[in-house]
Amino acid sequence: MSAPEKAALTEAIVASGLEARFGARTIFSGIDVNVVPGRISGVVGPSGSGKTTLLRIVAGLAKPTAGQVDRPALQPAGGIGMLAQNPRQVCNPRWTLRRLVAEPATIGRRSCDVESIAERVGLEVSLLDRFPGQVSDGQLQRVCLGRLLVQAPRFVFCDEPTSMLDPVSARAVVAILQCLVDDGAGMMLVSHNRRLVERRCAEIVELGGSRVSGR
Ligand SMILES: Nc1ncnc2c1ncn2[C@@H]1O[C@H](COP(=O)(O)OP(=O)(O)OP(=O)(O)O)[C@@H](O)[C@H]1O
Repeated sequence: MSAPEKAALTEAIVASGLEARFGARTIFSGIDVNVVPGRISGVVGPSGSGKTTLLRIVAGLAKPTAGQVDRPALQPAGGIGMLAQNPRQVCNPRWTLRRLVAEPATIGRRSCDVESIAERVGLEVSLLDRFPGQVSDGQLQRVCLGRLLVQAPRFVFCDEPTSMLDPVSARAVVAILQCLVDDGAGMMLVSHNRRLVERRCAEIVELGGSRVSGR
């Protein structure tokens, strides 16, 4: 490994020898993955192979039954951001879109220009005073992206972020995620869309099979 590669890993989440077992069932074992600033690590595999479980372990939301995850020191508020498959499961239905987008700034007691964030993610400003039940899945996923831009996390964990969206919305979501990465975030992306993963990811973990590649 070259010196710059070693330096990049000191800022990365480095997971090695991960195993997940539920009861007597081993879902995966011996998985190594790095989430490196400015790069996307992809996770692919058939349904039930453990992609979400791996994402949750690397994000620190679940513990592996073996192996370890080393993370750089992170600020609690800006450290880790998540983008879920179904935005309705993570957006408070009683909050306006404006409040949802601004929440990370509210928590951090800072101001944010919600309207310019909305424009950046392609969300019509006229929708900002609506509630989640009054907009489409694609519009609500853009709200979640807006929240991520406000939060500006160092690491972003995305679980099938485009699978509920039409192709136009999906392309828009991917473009904004790529902007976060270009701005220096490290990203882990779970997707059934192998083409997307092969095109965007520097490293790919294939579950239900073998480790694939690093570039
Ligand atoms: N808390 C749990 N207790 C028991 N089994 C679990 C638990 N969480 C996940 N599993 C099982 O582990 C396996 C992997 O689940 P996971 O959701 O990680 O797969 P996945 O690859 O993300 O699937 P999909 O592509 O369908 O979303 C599944 O068989 C699931 O039923």
